[in-house]
Amino acid sequence: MNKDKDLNELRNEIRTIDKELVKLFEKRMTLCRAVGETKLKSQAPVFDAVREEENIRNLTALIENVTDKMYFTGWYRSLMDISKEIQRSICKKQG
Ligand SMILES: O=C(O)C(=O)C[C@]1(C(=O)O)C=C[C@@H](O)C=C1
Repeated sequence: MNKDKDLNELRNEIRTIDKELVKLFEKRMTLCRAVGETKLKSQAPVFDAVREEENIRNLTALIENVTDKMYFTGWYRSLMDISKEIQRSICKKQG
């Protein structure tokens, strides 16, 4: 029974973190939409490879665990892919 309690506690902690992640995800996507609007106005390209690599470099430097670094990179690239998809749909609006 004690084992079950531990599992529940751990899952509750994960759920708390997930709720924070959801809020942060929505905040990030809102900002990415705003960036998309400025790119549309200035006709700047959606994809900025230099910026993406710089982001990955700076952020992974904050992670100590080597395995976490690797998984974070994949996760973060997916996030930036989502941003680009959203921005492309904004930039397509006015063709
Ligand atoms: O910095 C930008 O220009 C963004 O639009 C943000 C962002 C990101 O999601 O971090 C998205 C697309 C770019 O390729 C680079 C970075």
